Parts: sequence; C-alpha cells; structure tokens
Amino acid sequence: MQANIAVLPWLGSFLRPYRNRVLLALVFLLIGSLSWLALGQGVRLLVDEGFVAGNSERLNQITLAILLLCTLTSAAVFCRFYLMTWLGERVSADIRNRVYQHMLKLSPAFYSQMRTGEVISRFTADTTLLQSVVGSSLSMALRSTVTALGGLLMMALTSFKMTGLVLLAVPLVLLPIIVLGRKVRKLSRASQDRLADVGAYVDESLHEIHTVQAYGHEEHDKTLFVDRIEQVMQAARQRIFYRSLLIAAVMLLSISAMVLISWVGARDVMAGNVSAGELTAFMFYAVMVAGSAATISEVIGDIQRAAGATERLIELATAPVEIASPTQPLSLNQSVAGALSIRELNFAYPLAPDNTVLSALSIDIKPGERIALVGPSGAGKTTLFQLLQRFYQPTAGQILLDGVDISALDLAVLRARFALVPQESVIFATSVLENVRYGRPDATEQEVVDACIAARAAGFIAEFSDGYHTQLGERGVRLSGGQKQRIAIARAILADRPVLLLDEATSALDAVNEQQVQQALDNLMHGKTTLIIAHRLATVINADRILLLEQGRLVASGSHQQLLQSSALYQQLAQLQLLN
Ligand SMILES: Nc1ncnc2c1ncn2[C@@H]1O[C@H](COP(=O)(O)OP(=O)(O)OP(=O)(O)O)[C@@H](O)[C@H]1O
Repeated sequence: MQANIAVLPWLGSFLRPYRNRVLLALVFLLIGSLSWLALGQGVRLLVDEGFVAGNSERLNQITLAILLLCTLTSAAVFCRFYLMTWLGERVSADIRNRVYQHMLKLSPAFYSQMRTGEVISRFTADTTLLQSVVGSSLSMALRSTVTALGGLLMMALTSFKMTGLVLLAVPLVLLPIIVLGRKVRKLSRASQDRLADVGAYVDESLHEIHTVQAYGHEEHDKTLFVDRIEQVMQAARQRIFYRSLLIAAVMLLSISAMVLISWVGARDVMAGNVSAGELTAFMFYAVMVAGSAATISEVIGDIQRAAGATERLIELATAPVEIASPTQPLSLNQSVAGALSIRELNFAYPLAPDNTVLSALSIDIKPGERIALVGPSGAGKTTLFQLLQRFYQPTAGQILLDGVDISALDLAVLRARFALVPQESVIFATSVLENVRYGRPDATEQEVVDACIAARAAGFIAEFSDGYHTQLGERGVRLSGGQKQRIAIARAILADRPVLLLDEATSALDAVNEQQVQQALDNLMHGKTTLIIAHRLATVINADRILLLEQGRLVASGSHQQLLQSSALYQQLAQLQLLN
C-alpha cells in the first residue's frame, strides 16, 4: 500500500483547527529566540563597557539587564513548551480518532489482508511517535532554525569577514544532513514496519495461548519471535548507524570550522580590527548557531521517523472503503418486514477471484419463513450470510430486502434489519448487562433481564456473584460454550430485528444444554424471518423449507421428507445427522 497524500498537508489539516495556538506558540518561540540573541549583545557590552573599561557601575547595570532578559527568555520557553506539547498531544489524539473512525468503516476484506496486530501497532506506536515529534522535536527544530538564522545575522553585523568564513562552512555541514538524512528516513520506515510485524505476531500467539501451550509450541514460537526481534534490531541497527554518523559528521565539521574561524578572529583582535567584546559576542553567536545546527541534525532524524509514521497512518486513514452507503440511499418499505429475494447471485471473495463461491443462486423468502440451509462444508452458507449483510459486494446478481436492492440502502439501515447469532459466540470484555445490551444500547435493565429469561440464561446469571454486573473477561473466558451461546441469543432477542441469521453451533453441547439452547432459539425465532445454517436434524425438521447448497449452487429445496426422497446428497447428510 502506498499513500499518495503528502505528509505535511495532512498533518496541517489536523493543526488547522488550533491555528490560534500554533500562532501563539510561534510568537513565544520568536520572543524566546530573539531574547537569546539579545543576550549576545549583553555579553558584548559586558566585556567592552564593563569588564575591559573597568566600569563597575556599568557592569552592575548590564548584569541586571542580562538577568531580566534571562527571565523573559524562560517565560517564553515555558509558554512555547506548554503550547507545543499540548498541540502534540491534541493532534495525536485527533489523529487516533480519525484513523479509528475510518477503520470501523473498512470491510472484512481489508482485515483479511492486514493483520489486526499490525493495525494496532500502527495505531499506537506511530501516533505516539508523531505526538513526540509535533510536541517536542518539531519545536526544537523550529527554535533552532530561528536561532541559527538570527545568530548568523548577528554574526554578520558583528564581523562580515568571519561570517563569510562561516557561510563557506555551512554547505559542508548541510551536505551530510541531506544525504544521510534521506537514508535515515527510509530505514526508519523499515524499522517501524518490522516492529509492526512483531506486534502482529505477539497479538496472534497470545490470543491463541491455549493452542500454543496445548501443542507445546512455545519453543517454536520463541525461536520465531527471536527472529522477528532480530529483524527489528537489524533494521534499527542500520538506522542508528547512519544517524550516529550524521550527528558525528555535523559535529566534527561545525566545531572544526568554529575553531578555525576563532583563530582568524583572535588575530583580528590582536591587530586591533575587532574589539574583545565583539569577538566574544561573535563566538557566543557562533556557538549558538553551531548548537542549533547540531540540534537540527539530531531532531531531523526524529522528524523523518515521524514522516515515515505519518505515511503509515495516512495509509490507514485513507484505505479505500470498499463497502459504503450510497450517497442517496433508498428507504425501506415499512409495511413488509423480513422478505428476502436473492436473484442470480454470483460471488467470489476479492482475495480469491478465481474461486467462485456462489453461482447463479436464486432464493425467495417470505416474511416470517423459517429456512434451514444445509450443505457440505465450504458450500457457501456462511458466505451467503455475509452477503445478506453486505460485508462484500456480489460479483453479479442482486439481493432484495423487502423489495429494495440492498446496495441502494444505507448500511446502518440494512444491517439493523438483521440479528446474527454466529457459530462462535462473541463476548466482549464487559458485564453481562452490556454484552446483552450490545444489540440495543438504549434497552432498560428490565428488558435485558427479560431477554435473558427468554434465552434461558437468567438461571446461570443469577448464580454469578455480581449477577448482571458480573464482568465476563476477555472473550468471555469465564463462561462455558453453552452459556456464551445463550448470552448471544439473549442479545439477538433484545435486538428484536425482523431477520435472524443463525449459524448453528456444531460444538457438542450436553443434552440439558442443547435443550436449553434449542428452547432459547425457538423463543428467538418466534415471528421472524429466520435463516439457519443447520447442523442438527431437529432444526431441519422444524424448518418451513430446507435449502440444500453444494459448491455455491442451490441443488435442492423442500421439506425434510421431500428431500430425503429427491436428493442423494441430502440423504447422506441426514444419515450423518447433518453434523459436519
Ligand atoms: N475471507 C475469505 N476469503 C477467501 N475465500 C474465502 C473466505 N471465506 C471463505 N472462503 C471460501 O469460500 C468458500 C465457502 O466458504 P463458507 O464459509 O461460505 O462455507 P460454509 O458452507 O459456511 O462452510 P462450513 O459449513 O464449513 O462453515 C470456501 O471454499 C472457502 O474457502
């Protein structure tokens, strides 16, 4: 992925809302730098009028003035530092918000190409880097640039000849900054990329820690991890090498130049062309300019690292939204709810365009009908669910919901018609209450309780020490499989949407559990259009119609009895109790 948006305008767009603060920070930066520069004049007066002239009263006055100047400088530094750091925090917070909001819009196809661990690393590490650069390195670079330019000007006013010599030295110092700086930037990007790989790897292995430990995969993971860490180290080592080289080169060149220039200056003082105070002031400015140049060369590496980080963030923030709501969505017919019509549907996943998953699929489903989808593994049943909720765009054909093509509907409106109970129940790391409420955040506590009663979940929830306020732990680690399912069913009951999509679990629940889940499902399906990916005989027997899919085609449909007589494949599946 390559972002074709320039880094600076993008960052600028985040700074724009705070332009008053940016301006104020710049003003303080200017005040600070100017009073630093004025200090050089103070030093000159101190030497020439106080020290060399032996005038102690003048010495006192000038010292006092210098102290006042120092106070002013410090106050300006306080204000600049505060404002700049504030801006750094603010901008990175805004960027995090913008990127996250965009990420929520990206379709599952995007996340099947990009590992979430990597996304998280970009999200946290890159924004943190950006924050430190906007908040500190950038302000250091700006301050140093102003000081360096002002210092050069003051040097020129003090001694033209010596400044000329300094200017001869400047290109010499800039050369390594430009050449090595470019290299550092490239390597920083590589280094952040490697770090993101590590993040993705840790994310995956820790999430699947059960499997890792159960298969004794720790040693192998350890080795793989060390490899990845070494790659990070390798990328970092090169970056550090060039950066160290950069700092050393700039230092060597600038200090040597200064020594030579002060040698020339000292000879001028001896010849009486320049006063001692002027030479002192000149050297004061020269040190200031050299110091600033050194600062710039140091922070330029950070700034380039941040430019790399920003590129990566821009890629995330501008990743194309493949599935979006139309600009002028149609509205749904209010009188029917839950009619589905699938017409000549063809589909292949974007990542595997040659593997046709659904072909020429046509199905009509009436409101309130209970449909069981059966078929061998890989037949395309789950894919059909995904298409109904428009997580992907069909290659050809149409899906109509209540008579309207779903691609003409607002995504939120479309998805609000469906309640999904996936095969693997999804539990969030929050309370029972919030987990059930997920489908309808404005539901009252009583409504949640009612849904849990209908889902046969109230019994086990009552046994928890905190009842409905019990925290369920990440991915619901504190619940059994059957309990998770019943929470997921309660969520769908509470959401109360016209079409239900149930992916029946194949996990062998014990008889009591199975019966309870079945009762919960019956409560859920009452009066709703239901599509069930069926794995149990009981489910297909209770369905109004059974659709048999094979390799993405509808090969037979009818009741259980009809299919037993008409389809050999169905007979086979039924004999296997339909379980995969
Ligand atoms: N994200 C994806 N990218 C590419 N191909 C996919 C993706 N998800 C599924 N497939 C492919 O699509 C085909 C249908 O998969 P699908 O999950 O719809 O089957 P299914 O009928 O639900 O099977 P099961 O009963 O085993 O869950 C399979 O060949 C699978 O390899």
